[in-house]
Amino acid sequence: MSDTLSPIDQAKANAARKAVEFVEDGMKVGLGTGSTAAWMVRRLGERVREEGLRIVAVPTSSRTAALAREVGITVITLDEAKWLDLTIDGADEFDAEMNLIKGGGGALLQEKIVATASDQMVVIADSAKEVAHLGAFPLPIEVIPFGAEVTRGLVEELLGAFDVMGRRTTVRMSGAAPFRTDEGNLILDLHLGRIGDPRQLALMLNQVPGVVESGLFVDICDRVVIGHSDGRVEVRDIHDLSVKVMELPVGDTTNIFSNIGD
Ligand SMILES: O=C[C@H](O)[C@H](O)[C@H](O)COP(=O)(O)O
Repeated sequence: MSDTLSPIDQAKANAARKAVEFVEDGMKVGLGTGSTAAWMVRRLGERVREEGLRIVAVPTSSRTAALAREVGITVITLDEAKWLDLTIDGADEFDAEMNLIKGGGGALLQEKIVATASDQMVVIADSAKEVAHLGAFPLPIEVIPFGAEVTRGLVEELLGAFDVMGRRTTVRMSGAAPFRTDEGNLILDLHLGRIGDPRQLALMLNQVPGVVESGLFVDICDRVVIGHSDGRVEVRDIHDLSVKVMELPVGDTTNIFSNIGD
């Protein structure tokens, strides 16, 4: 790895490198979008070129598709793939339950479709992305351009009744013009501060006409690979988290497992 990388890029690259180890010959792989995912795509390309790894991949944005082709990965559509073995993607925030905020790069819609159509979603992130509560990073939602100001008003009204600290929304810009997603839609960024109940908020936002999808990913991520700037890489699995939850003492649990093996 180059010495000229910033600590944060080093952390992202380390996480990406580790996650690419999970890719096996013959797999159909979803490729995320963003700066961390770009490290992953480049590393996967190396494995294809140098080890002869045979995979096909479904990118989550035009940017990722271009990069994947450039590094020698065979790109197919999601409909051609039908289902994926594994998707590896970045995130803007993740919490202890592996709920995510995504969409900082505006690719949340394709990312959510692709991750949902995968046996496993692995998130790669530098350690700064871990939070106790989601929401410090503005939550992106994708809205169709028709009636976008009305949709925005409905979303703000909804937020007023919800368990969030803020309710300010901004239309994402790209220079002087509104940012457009690959589908030609707009992104509203919701400045919430702290999201008390991500699951409920995700459900409510999807009820607003005009909202195509939110960047809240709940119950989608299976594993998080966290890169630290000192070179350490940590892998957390959702199944290990479930075990931890089961171990929490509730009332008298003295012999909860006492029958096992009797
Ligand atoms: O739309 C973009 C994606 O959700 C990205 O995966 C997310 O914004 C993280 O990007 P980065 O790895 O550049 O921090």
